[in-house]
Amino acid sequence: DEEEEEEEEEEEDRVDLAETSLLNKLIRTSLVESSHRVEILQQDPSSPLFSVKTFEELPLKKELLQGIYMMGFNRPSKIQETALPIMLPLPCRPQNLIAQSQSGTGKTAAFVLAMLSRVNAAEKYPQCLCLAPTYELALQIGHVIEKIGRFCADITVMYAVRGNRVLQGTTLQEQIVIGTPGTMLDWCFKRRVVDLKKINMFVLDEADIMIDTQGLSCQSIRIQRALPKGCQMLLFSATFKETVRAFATQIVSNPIMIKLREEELTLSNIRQYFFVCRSWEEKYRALCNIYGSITIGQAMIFCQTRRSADWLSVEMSQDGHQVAILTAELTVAQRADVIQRFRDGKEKVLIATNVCARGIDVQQVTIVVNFSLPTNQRSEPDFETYLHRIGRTGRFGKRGVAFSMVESQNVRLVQMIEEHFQALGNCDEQEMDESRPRPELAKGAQCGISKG
Ligand SMILES: Nc1ncnc2c1ncn2[C@@H]1O[C@H](COP(=O)(O)OP(=O)(O)OP(=O)(O)O)[C@@H](O)[C@H]1O
Repeated sequence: DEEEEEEEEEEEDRVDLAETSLLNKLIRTSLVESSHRVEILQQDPSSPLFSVKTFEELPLKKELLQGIYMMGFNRPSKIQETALPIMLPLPCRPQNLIAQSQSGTGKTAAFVLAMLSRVNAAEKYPQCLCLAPTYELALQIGHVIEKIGRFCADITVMYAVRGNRVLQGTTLQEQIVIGTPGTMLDWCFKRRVVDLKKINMFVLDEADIMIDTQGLSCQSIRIQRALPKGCQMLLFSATFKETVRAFATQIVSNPIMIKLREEELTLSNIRQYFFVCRSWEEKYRALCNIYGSITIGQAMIFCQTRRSADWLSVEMSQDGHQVAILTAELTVAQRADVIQRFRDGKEKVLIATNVCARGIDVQQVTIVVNFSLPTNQRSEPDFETYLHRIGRTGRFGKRGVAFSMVESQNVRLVQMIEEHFQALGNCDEQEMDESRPRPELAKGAQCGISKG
């Protein structure tokens, strides 16, 4: 039984990248701030590249400029400044592109503009293909096409996604086809409703998620292989680990590569406090003791499992504390709703499992509580998750505070975390100094503070 329980807990902690991406799209209201410069790598470094500061400098149709302004975009984002001049030139000189930048920096809008610019609206057959890892993500891109392209009356979009049936042998009239690799493959090779020879732009979005999901990358490669030689290939990814790099170079030949490095999180302006406790109950009492203080700002409390998150939320609610809870049990739409309420300040405390530790942008969090320290399967600290959880409180020059509850038998985790981040020079030594006065907040807590 115990084994089963453990398995179940592991299952709960798995992050679904496609869901996280969708959630971010649902809750995002503006561009993600990024302080990093764009790096450009090209085969021939002597060939000139330029970047634009305004949309008017680009060869965009007036209908598209109108669409952009209706979206409320005043100027191109960092990635758009560089990517658009590469993607937009005339079809006789198509340049392949691989672009990496974190989620929310404006990649979708960039390739949507490229597709809408490339199609010949007078011709009624598919000219641009776009692949996304899931049904929902494909629909999201479609919505952006429809919004930015709302003044391009003659351009239409078709969705190659499950449930959308087409008759074998018919030819699609839509100029842009967007879908998931499996259905697209079926439409192109089995039903033959898309003539791949006539495609002149191929966009592959969220390449890192494709690779993470079995089969999608192979299906994408099969489609790409059947495209004509002059077809422009554009590949986008939020991350660029080795597997993504290998996949990208298989799909895209002679690319210009642009990268917007992810903002580096640091712990130097975050105060970290560790509470040593013997049980969940003791952790809970410690939490109640600091509750008044954590609700001065907005706090996120991270639990290792859904079970502990549920337990904590019930306990806190029964004690009259108002908390919201975010776990993988909720649908993406429900999660988006919870996050929105938290953002609007309707709830001050959000209890979350690992599913939302990463990638979700809730900027106003000032206090993070680790109800359990994040650990990996070998029961060592998961440094990266620790950094991501608490690093987000101290962004853009803000000061943050993090409280971590540690079981007595796990005090060594605290030492390991301390050593790890000090070795990286990522942490202000003073913050970890035991001789610092103990925080008022912890007085009366029935647990010790191992580090102040
Ligand atoms: N130039 C711009 N000016 C203002 N807002 C923009 C601009 N470009 C995009 N946005 C907005 O910023 C948000 C993020 O853009 P977008 O979805 O294109 O990012 P992304 O990098 O594709 O993210 P993801 O990797 O999650 O797909 C969206 O709400 C979009 O409407």
